Amino acid sequence: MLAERARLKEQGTVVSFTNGCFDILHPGHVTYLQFARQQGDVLVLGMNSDASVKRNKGDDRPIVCEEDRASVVAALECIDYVVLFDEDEPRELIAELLPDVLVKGEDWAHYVSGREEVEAAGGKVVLAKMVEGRSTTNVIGRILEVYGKEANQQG
Ligand SMILES: Nc1ncnc2c1ncn2[C@@H]1O[C@H](COP(=O)(O)OP(=O)(O)OP(=O)(O)O)[C@@H](O)[C@H]1O
Ligand SMILES: O=P(O)(O)O[C@@H]1O[C@H]([C@H](O)CO)[C@@H](O)[C@H](O)[C@@H]1O
Repeated sequence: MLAERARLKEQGTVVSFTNGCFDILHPGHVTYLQFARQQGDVLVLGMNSDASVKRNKGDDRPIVCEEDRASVVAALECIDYVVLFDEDEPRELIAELLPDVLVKGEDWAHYVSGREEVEAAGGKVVLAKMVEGRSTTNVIGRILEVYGKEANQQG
């Protein structure tokens, strides 16, 4: 990816970057990723590894393994590259890639990992609006509501 980054820079391609777990994909993710792609010419997605998701979201997560999460998001037209990272946060990856634009959802307005590195290199941070009521937690909750009830009834 670093060699590709250098090639893109050589070409003057504006590289947008965002990151996340993207466990069970939902419309909020899609809107967000489309927005992130619109901030540049290509979009690099930094995706938390399974071990990183566990440390960030708890031992029961992720529901979907990293290979499957990566292949699902990679199929989105707005995604040009997917890079897995194993650390708790993407700061090291961002410091190496130095995207021109770092996009994060407004839910992270309080702390954008990699902000200092990107801004020091002349890039910018852009916050994406949240799509109301959409989250992986909500999807999991709905599944439990429907199938959890059936499981209890079967005893
Ligand atoms: N409803 C939403 N609208 C816009 N962006 C979103 C929405 N939900 C998540 N995102 C963004 O997608 C990225 C990945 O978030 P994540 O995979 O944690 O989704 P999530 O739905 O919040 O998951 P969970 O419910 O498990 O915390 C983050 O940058 C986050 O800002
Ligand atoms: O999918 P999430 O939990 O919204 O993504 C997290 O974003 C964190 C954010 O970049 C901190 O500024 C990051 O540290 C964490 O590793 C997840 O990617």
